[in-house]
Amino acid sequence: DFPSGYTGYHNYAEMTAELQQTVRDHPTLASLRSIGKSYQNRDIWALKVSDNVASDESEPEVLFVCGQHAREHLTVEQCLQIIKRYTDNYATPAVKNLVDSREVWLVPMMNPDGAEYDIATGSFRGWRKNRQGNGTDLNRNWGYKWGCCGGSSGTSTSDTYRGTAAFSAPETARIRDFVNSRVVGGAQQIKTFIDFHSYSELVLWPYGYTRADTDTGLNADEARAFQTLGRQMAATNGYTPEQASDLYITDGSSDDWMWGQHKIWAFTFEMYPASGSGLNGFYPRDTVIGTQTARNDRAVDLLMSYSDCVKRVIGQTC
Ligand SMILES: NS(=O)(=O)N[C@@H](Cc1ccccc1)C(=O)O
Ligand SMILES: [Ca+2]
Ligand SMILES: [Ca+2]
Ligand SMILES: [Zn+2]
Repeated sequence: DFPSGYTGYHNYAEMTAELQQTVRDHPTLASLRSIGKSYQNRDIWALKVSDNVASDESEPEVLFVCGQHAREHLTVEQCLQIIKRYTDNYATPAVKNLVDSREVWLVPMMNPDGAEYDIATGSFRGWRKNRQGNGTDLNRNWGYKWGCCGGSSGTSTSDTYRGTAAFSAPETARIRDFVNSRVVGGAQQIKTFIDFHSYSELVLWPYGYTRADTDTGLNADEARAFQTLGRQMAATNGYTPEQASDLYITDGSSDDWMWGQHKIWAFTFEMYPASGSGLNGFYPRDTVIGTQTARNDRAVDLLMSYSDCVKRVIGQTC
Protein backbone atom coordinates (compact mmCIF):
# COMPACT_ATOMS: atom_id res chain seq x y z
CA ASP A 1 0.00 0.00 0.00
CA PHE A 2 1.01 3.68 -0.11
CA PRO A 3 3.69 4.70 2.41
CA SER A 4 3.08 7.30 5.13
CA GLY A 5 2.77 10.78 3.67
CA TYR A 6 0.86 9.23 0.73
CA THR A 7 -2.13 7.57 2.40
CA GLY A 8 -4.43 10.16 0.77
CA TYR A 9 -3.89 8.41 -2.58
CA HIS A 10 -6.34 5.67 -3.64
CA ASN A 11 -5.10 2.15 -4.27
CA TYR A 12 -7.13 -0.09 -6.57
CA ALA A 13 -9.52 -1.34 -3.88
CA GLU A 14 -10.08 2.16 -2.47
CA MET A 15 -10.66 3.60 -5.95
CA THR A 16 -13.16 0.83 -6.75
CA ALA A 17 -15.00 1.39 -3.47
CA GLU A 18 -15.19 5.14 -4.15
CA LEU A 19 -16.74 4.53 -7.58
CA GLN A 20 -19.32 2.16 -6.09
CA GLN A 21 -20.15 4.71 -3.37
CA THR A 22 -20.59 7.43 -6.01
CA VAL A 23 -23.21 5.28 -7.78
CA ARG A 24 -25.02 4.64 -4.49
CA ASP A 25 -24.98 8.37 -3.67
CA HIS A 26 -26.06 9.49 -7.17
CA PRO A 27 -27.99 6.63 -8.85
CA THR A 28 -29.53 8.84 -11.58
CA LEU A 29 -26.25 10.65 -12.35
CA ALA A 30 -23.60 7.92 -12.22
CA SER A 31 -23.35 4.34 -13.46
CA LEU A 32 -20.40 1.96 -13.26
CA ARG A 33 -19.30 -0.71 -15.69
CA SER A 34 -16.23 -2.83 -16.25
CA ILE A 35 -14.86 -2.47 -19.78
CA GLY A 36 -12.86 -5.66 -19.32
CA LYS A 37 -9.87 -7.07 -17.48
CA SER A 38 -6.24 -6.08 -17.09
CA TYR A 39 -3.43 -8.55 -17.75
CA GLN A 40 -3.68 -9.79 -14.15
CA ASN A 41 -7.49 -9.88 -14.35
CA ARG A 42 -8.42 -6.71 -12.47
CA ASP A 43 -11.55 -4.92 -13.71
CA ILE A 44 -10.87 -1.77 -15.71
CA TRP A 45 -13.66 0.47 -14.46
CA ALA A 46 -15.50 3.10 -16.47
CA LEU A 47 -17.89 5.47 -14.70
CA LYS A 48 -20.52 7.30 -16.75
CA VAL A 49 -21.76 10.68 -15.44
CA SER A 50 -24.79 12.45 -16.95
CA ASP A 51 -28.41 13.25 -16.22
CA ASN A 52 -30.69 10.28 -17.03
CA VAL A 53 -27.49 8.24 -16.81
CA ALA A 54 -29.24 4.95 -17.63
CA SER A 55 -30.24 6.28 -21.06
CA ASP A 56 -27.87 6.73 -23.99
CA GLU A 57 -28.94 10.25 -24.88
CA SER A 58 -27.83 12.13 -27.96
CA GLU A 59 -25.45 14.40 -26.07
CA PRO A 60 -21.78 14.92 -26.92
CA GLU A 61 -19.66 12.37 -25.09
CA VAL A 62 -16.36 13.12 -23.35
CA LEU A 63 -13.75 10.58 -22.20
CA PHE A 64 -11.16 11.08 -19.42
CA VAL A 65 -8.48 8.44 -18.84
CA CYS A 66 -6.21 8.43 -15.80
CA GLY A 67 -3.55 6.11 -14.46
CA GLN A 68 -2.20 4.91 -17.84
CA HIS A 69 1.30 5.06 -16.34
CA ALA A 70 1.47 3.17 -13.06
CA ARG A 71 3.61 5.58 -11.00
CA GLU A 72 1.54 8.62 -11.98
CA HIS A 73 -0.83 8.17 -9.02
CA LEU A 74 -1.83 11.85 -8.87
CA THR A 75 -3.71 11.32 -12.15
CA VAL A 76 -6.04 8.78 -10.50
CA GLU A 77 -6.94 11.47 -7.99
CA GLN A 78 -7.62 13.84 -10.90
CA CYS A 79 -10.31 11.53 -12.31
CA LEU A 80 -11.83 11.09 -8.84
CA GLN A 81 -11.90 14.89 -8.44
CA ILE A 82 -13.77 15.31 -11.75
CA ILE A 83 -16.26 12.64 -10.64
CA LYS A 84 -16.77 14.26 -7.24
CA ARG A 85 -17.25 17.73 -8.72
CA TYR A 86 -19.71 16.54 -11.36
CA THR A 87 -21.81 14.56 -8.89
CA ASP A 88 -21.52 16.08 -5.39
CA ASN A 89 -21.54 19.63 -6.83
CA TYR A 90 -24.29 18.90 -9.36
CA ALA A 91 -26.49 21.56 -7.75
CA THR A 92 -24.05 24.27 -8.92
CA PRO A 93 -25.67 25.70 -12.10
CA ALA A 94 -22.42 25.75 -14.12
CA VAL A 95 -21.83 22.08 -13.26
CA LYS A 96 -25.46 21.06 -13.82
CA ASN A 97 -25.51 22.64 -17.29
CA LEU A 98 -22.46 20.65 -18.34
CA VAL A 99 -23.55 17.34 -16.81
CA ASP A 100 -27.07 17.67 -18.29
CA SER A 101 -25.78 18.38 -21.80
CA ARG A 102 -22.88 15.91 -22.03
CA GLU A 103 -22.25 12.24 -21.27
CA VAL A 104 -18.93 11.93 -19.46
CA TRP A 105 -16.93 8.67 -19.30
CA LEU A 106 -14.08 8.33 -16.82
CA VAL A 107 -11.53 5.52 -16.54
CA PRO A 108 -9.77 6.46 -13.27
CA MET A 109 -7.17 3.67 -13.40
CA MET A 110 -6.36 2.30 -16.84
CA ASN A 111 -3.31 0.36 -15.56
CA PRO A 112 -4.38 -1.20 -12.24
CA ASP A 113 -1.75 -3.99 -12.27
CA GLY A 114 1.08 -1.49 -12.65
CA ALA A 115 -0.32 0.84 -10.01
CA GLU A 116 -0.63 -2.00 -7.49
CA TYR A 117 2.84 -3.30 -8.33
CA ASP A 118 4.33 0.16 -7.79
CA ILE A 119 3.10 0.27 -4.16
CA ALA A 120 3.12 -3.49 -3.32
CA THR A 121 6.24 -3.40 -1.12
CA GLY A 122 5.25 -0.26 0.80
CA SER A 123 7.94 1.79 -0.97
CA PHE A 124 7.59 3.16 -4.49
CA ARG A 125 9.20 1.15 -7.28
CA GLY A 126 9.09 3.87 -9.96
CA TRP A 127 7.11 1.47 -12.18
CA ARG A 128 5.60 2.91 -15.39
CA LYS A 129 4.40 0.06 -17.60
CA ASN A 130 1.78 -2.71 -17.32
CA ARG A 131 2.69 -6.11 -15.84
CA GLN A 132 2.75 -8.22 -19.03
CA GLY A 133 6.14 -9.94 -19.34
CA ASN A 134 8.78 -7.25 -18.74
CA GLY A 135 6.00 -4.68 -19.08
CA THR A 136 4.57 -2.74 -22.03
CA ASP A 137 4.45 1.05 -22.06
CA LEU A 138 0.73 1.49 -22.67
CA ASN A 139 1.31 4.96 -24.12
CA ARG A 140 3.36 3.46 -26.95
CA ASN A 141 0.98 0.53 -27.61
CA TRP A 142 -1.93 2.30 -29.33
CA GLY A 143 -2.54 1.43 -32.97
CA TYR A 144 -2.14 4.66 -34.91
CA LYS A 145 1.33 4.76 -36.53
CA TRP A 146 2.43 2.19 -33.96
CA GLY A 147 6.25 1.97 -33.85
CA CYS A 148 6.51 4.16 -36.96
CA CYS A 149 8.96 6.83 -36.03
CA GLY A 150 11.56 6.17 -33.37
CA GLY A 151 9.19 7.31 -30.64
CA SER A 152 9.24 4.03 -28.74
CA SER A 153 11.47 1.04 -28.03
CA GLY A 154 11.44 -2.54 -29.32
CA THR A 155 13.38 -3.73 -26.27
CA SER A 156 11.08 -5.34 -23.73
CA THR A 157 13.10 -4.07 -20.75
CA SER A 158 12.85 -0.45 -21.94
CA ASP A 159 10.45 1.91 -20.16
CA THR A 160 9.04 2.86 -23.58
CA TYR A 161 8.64 -0.71 -24.87
CA ARG A 162 5.88 -0.61 -27.49
CA GLY A 163 4.79 -4.26 -26.99
CA THR A 164 4.77 -7.09 -29.56
CA ALA A 165 2.05 -5.44 -31.70
CA ALA A 166 -0.39 -2.56 -31.62
CA PHE A 167 -2.88 -3.21 -28.81
CA SER A 168 -0.92 -6.25 -27.61
CA ALA A 169 -1.62 -5.02 -24.07
CA PRO A 170 -5.11 -5.93 -22.78
CA GLU A 171 -5.45 -2.52 -21.16
CA THR A 172 -5.09 -0.50 -24.38
CA ALA A 173 -7.17 -3.09 -26.25
CA ARG A 174 -10.08 -2.71 -23.80
CA ILE A 175 -10.12 1.09 -24.14
CA ARG A 176 -9.94 0.66 -27.92
CA ASP A 177 -12.93 -1.68 -27.82
CA PHE A 178 -14.87 0.72 -25.60
CA VAL A 179 -14.18 3.73 -27.86
CA ASN A 180 -14.98 1.65 -30.95
CA SER A 181 -18.28 0.69 -29.28
CA ARG A 182 -19.22 4.39 -29.04
CA VAL A 183 -19.59 4.55 -32.82
CA VAL A 184 -23.40 4.69 -32.99
CA GLY A 185 -25.22 5.00 -36.30
CA GLY A 186 -21.84 5.39 -38.00
CA ALA A 187 -20.84 8.38 -35.89
CA GLN A 188 -18.33 8.42 -33.02
CA GLN A 189 -20.21 9.83 -30.03
CA ILE A 190 -17.07 10.73 -28.07
CA LYS A 191 -15.96 14.19 -29.23
CA THR A 192 -13.19 15.15 -26.79
CA PHE A 193 -10.64 13.34 -24.64
CA ILE A 194 -8.02 14.04 -21.99
CA ASP A 195 -5.36 11.51 -20.99
CA PHE A 196 -3.97 12.61 -17.62
CA HIS A 197 -0.28 11.98 -16.93
CA SER A 198 2.34 13.43 -14.63
CA TYR A 199 4.62 15.33 -14.46
CA SER A 200 5.81 18.63 -16.07
CA GLU A 201 2.64 20.76 -16.13
CA LEU A 202 1.94 20.61 -19.87
CA VAL A 203 -1.09 20.60 -22.17
CA LEU A 204 -0.23 18.46 -25.21
CA TRP A 205 -2.07 17.79 -28.45
CA PRO A 206 -1.42 15.57 -31.54
CA TYR A 207 0.51 14.53 -33.34
CA GLY A 208 3.29 13.03 -31.29
CA TYR A 209 4.76 10.92 -34.11
CA THR A 210 5.83 13.88 -36.24
CA ARG A 211 7.16 17.35 -35.53
CA ALA A 212 4.98 18.72 -38.35
CA ASP A 213 1.99 20.76 -37.18
CA THR A 214 -0.15 19.28 -39.98
CA ASP A 215 0.06 15.84 -41.51
CA THR A 216 -2.25 13.15 -42.91
CA GLY A 217 -5.63 13.54 -41.24
CA LEU A 218 -4.75 16.78 -39.42
CA ASN A 219 -5.17 19.89 -41.57
CA ALA A 220 -4.30 23.53 -40.85
CA ASP A 221 -7.71 24.46 -39.44
CA GLU A 222 -7.70 21.43 -37.14
CA ALA A 223 -4.16 22.22 -35.99
CA ARG A 224 -5.26 25.78 -35.27
CA ALA A 225 -8.24 24.52 -33.26
CA PHE A 226 -6.00 22.20 -31.23
CA GLN A 227 -3.56 25.04 -30.55
CA THR A 228 -6.30 27.52 -29.64
CA LEU A 229 -8.21 25.24 -27.28
CA GLY A 230 -4.96 23.88 -25.85
CA ARG A 231 -3.74 27.41 -25.10
CA GLN A 232 -7.08 28.41 -23.59
CA MET A 233 -7.03 25.40 -21.26
CA ALA A 234 -3.40 26.08 -20.31
CA ALA A 235 -4.33 29.68 -19.49
CA THR A 236 -6.67 28.37 -16.77
CA ASN A 237 -4.20 26.00 -15.05
CA GLY A 238 -0.85 27.64 -15.76
CA TYR A 239 0.49 24.60 -17.65
CA THR A 240 2.62 25.05 -20.79
CA PRO A 241 0.70 24.36 -24.05
CA GLU A 242 2.52 22.63 -26.92
CA GLN A 243 2.21 19.96 -29.56
CA ALA A 244 3.20 16.58 -28.14
CA SER A 245 6.15 16.21 -30.49
CA ASP A 246 7.60 19.53 -29.28
CA LEU A 247 8.43 17.52 -26.13
CA TYR A 248 9.85 14.49 -27.93
CA ILE A 249 8.70 12.18 -30.68
CA THR A 250 6.33 9.44 -29.47
CA ASP A 251 4.59 6.80 -31.54
CA GLY A 252 1.65 4.68 -30.43
CA SER A 253 0.31 7.27 -27.96
CA SER A 254 -3.34 7.55 -26.94
CA ASP A 255 -3.79 11.04 -28.41
CA ASP A 256 -2.57 10.06 -31.87
CA TRP A 257 -4.96 7.11 -31.96
CA MET A 258 -7.98 9.01 -30.63
CA TRP A 259 -7.54 11.68 -33.27
CA GLY A 260 -6.02 9.58 -36.07
CA GLN A 261 -8.56 6.78 -35.82
CA HIS A 262 -11.70 8.57 -34.56
CA LYS A 263 -11.15 12.33 -34.97
CA ILE A 264 -11.69 12.73 -31.25
CA TRP A 265 -10.18 16.02 -30.07
CA ALA A 266 -7.51 14.48 -27.82
CA PHE A 267 -5.23 16.17 -25.29
CA THR A 268 -2.68 14.91 -22.80
CA PHE A 269 -2.27 16.82 -19.54
CA GLU A 270 1.03 16.41 -17.68
CA MET A 271 0.21 17.37 -14.11
CA TYR A 272 2.14 18.84 -11.18
CA PRO A 273 5.03 19.28 -10.46
CA ALA A 274 6.56 21.42 -13.21
CA SER A 275 9.92 19.80 -12.60
CA GLY A 276 11.59 17.34 -10.30
CA SER A 277 14.78 15.38 -9.94
CA GLY A 278 14.39 11.88 -11.30
CA LEU A 279 11.61 9.83 -9.78
CA ASN A 280 10.60 12.23 -7.01
CA GLY A 281 8.50 14.29 -9.45
CA PHE A 282 6.13 11.32 -9.77
CA TYR A 283 5.55 11.18 -6.00
CA PRO A 284 4.26 14.46 -4.57
CA ARG A 285 2.93 13.96 -1.04
CA ASP A 286 -0.83 13.63 -0.56
CA THR A 287 -1.06 17.18 0.82
CA VAL A 288 -1.03 18.51 -2.78
CA ILE A 289 -3.88 16.33 -4.09
CA GLY A 290 -6.70 18.81 -3.35
CA THR A 291 -5.10 21.86 -4.93
CA GLN A 292 -3.40 20.11 -7.84
CA THR A 293 -6.55 18.30 -8.98
CA ALA A 294 -8.89 21.30 -8.49
CA ARG A 295 -6.34 23.27 -10.52
CA ASN A 296 -7.77 21.56 -13.62
CA ASP A 297 -11.46 22.19 -12.89
CA ARG A 298 -11.79 25.10 -15.31
CA ALA A 299 -9.78 23.42 -18.09
CA VAL A 300 -12.00 20.34 -17.82
CA ASP A 301 -15.12 22.53 -17.94
CA LEU A 302 -13.73 24.36 -20.98
CA LEU A 303 -13.19 21.09 -22.85
CA MET A 304 -16.70 19.96 -21.87
CA SER A 305 -18.21 23.23 -23.05
CA TYR A 306 -16.62 22.90 -26.52
CA SER A 307 -17.49 19.22 -26.86
CA ASP A 308 -20.51 19.90 -29.08
CA CYS A 309 -18.27 21.66 -31.62
CA VAL A 310 -14.56 22.20 -30.97
CA LYS A 311 -14.17 24.16 -34.23
CA ARG A 312 -16.20 26.94 -32.57
CA VAL A 313 -13.01 27.81 -30.69
CA ILE A 314 -11.62 29.24 -33.97
CA GLY A 315 -14.95 30.78 -34.97
CA GLN A 316 -16.03 27.98 -37.28
CA THR A 317 -19.31 26.06 -37.24
CA CYS A 318 -19.79 22.28 -37.21
N1 LIG B 1 3.83 10.90 -18.47
S1 LIG B 1 5.21 10.67 -19.17
O1 LIG B 1 6.25 11.09 -18.26
O2 LIG B 1 5.29 9.30 -19.59
N2 LIG B 1 5.27 11.56 -20.50
C1 LIG B 1 4.38 11.23 -21.59
C2 LIG B 1 4.41 12.44 -22.50
C3 LIG B 1 3.66 12.31 -23.78
C4 LIG B 1 2.32 11.91 -23.79
C5 LIG B 1 1.64 11.84 -25.02
C6 LIG B 1 2.29 12.14 -26.20
C7 LIG B 1 3.62 12.53 -26.15
C8 LIG B 1 4.31 12.61 -24.96
C9 LIG B 1 4.88 9.97 -22.32
O3 LIG B 1 4.03 9.12 -22.62
O4 LIG B 1 6.08 9.91 -22.57
CA1 LIG C 1 -27.73 12.70 -20.24
CA1 LIG D 1 -24.89 9.27 -26.11
ZN1 LIG E 1 2.70 9.23 -18.24
